[in-house]
Amino acid sequence: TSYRSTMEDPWQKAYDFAVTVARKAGEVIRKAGESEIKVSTKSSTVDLVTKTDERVEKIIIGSLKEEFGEGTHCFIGEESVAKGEPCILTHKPTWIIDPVDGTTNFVHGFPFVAVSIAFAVNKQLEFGVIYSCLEDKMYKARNGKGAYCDDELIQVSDVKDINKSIIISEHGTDRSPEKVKKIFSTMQKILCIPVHGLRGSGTAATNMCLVATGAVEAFFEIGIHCWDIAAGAVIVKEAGGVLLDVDGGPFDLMSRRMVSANNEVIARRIIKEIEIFSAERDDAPIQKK
Ligand SMILES: Nc1ncnc2c1ncn2[C@@H]1O[C@H](CO)[C@@H](O)[C@H]1OP(=O)(O)O
Ligand SMILES: [Mg+2]
Repeated sequence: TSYRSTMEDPWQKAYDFAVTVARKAGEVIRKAGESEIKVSTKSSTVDLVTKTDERVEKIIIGSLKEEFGEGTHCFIGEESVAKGEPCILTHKPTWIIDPVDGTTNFVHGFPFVAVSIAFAVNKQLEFGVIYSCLEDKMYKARNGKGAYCDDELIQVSDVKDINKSIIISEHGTDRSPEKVKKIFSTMQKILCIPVHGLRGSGTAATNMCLVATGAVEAFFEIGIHCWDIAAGAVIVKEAGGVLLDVDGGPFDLMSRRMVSANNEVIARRIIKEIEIFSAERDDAPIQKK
């Protein structure tokens, strides 16, 4: 089935609502950061989760269900998937949510924490909203309608020379020596191209906003999940950027691999250096998840 609305602009209301919900969620996170944070771990001792992650996801999904009904819309949320909910993108209208992107930052008081909310219909991303809640910056983009930060149009950098670029990547939560070795080997090769610098904010969502505003030229990572990058994908694309797979093929939201960049020249130059390692797809049949 194909989901279409007869209304002139079917998803405008959903988009506006997502912005309101993201702001509300960010306020909850900001307040929670002021008191003691109790930390638990998920897949490993460095994969952190807090009561705030779970609480904020419940607030977001609860608000969306109340507004749009439970039956017609689907929800993929980081903490719901961690509890065993499916992570499969169908043609139905689907919300893809990371309540607290940058949980490690949140726990440590490192000042980049984002709420990421994306919406897909017929497996196509329709809009994305990222609220960088400690900086109080609202990033948003709708398919075909441009990308904004606090209602100002944003655009990727026009740098085509890799030697004049700043590149972002992260280290992930997997500490197996062979993966860490590949991550650092890739970073070393990129640093020595040479580029102006390597950076990382600790949140994939914020990293993508940094590509979208032109503060950096590219962000790539293997191991991220669909909820880390779904909203950012729309924002980067609408800011004039490109999304590719780490092997140079088309971007696949569920593949846990992504290169986002200001243009294809920069993206393909980075791709030449990336040492790929395996990451199980987000939509792989459920076993341990
Ligand atoms: N296994 C993994 N490998 C790489 N990045 C991951 C990851 N799990 C989560 N991330 C996300 O990547 C960024 C840091 O590497 C964060 O946005 C983090 O999201 P999180 O804070 O919501 O867990
Ligand atoms: Mg995340």
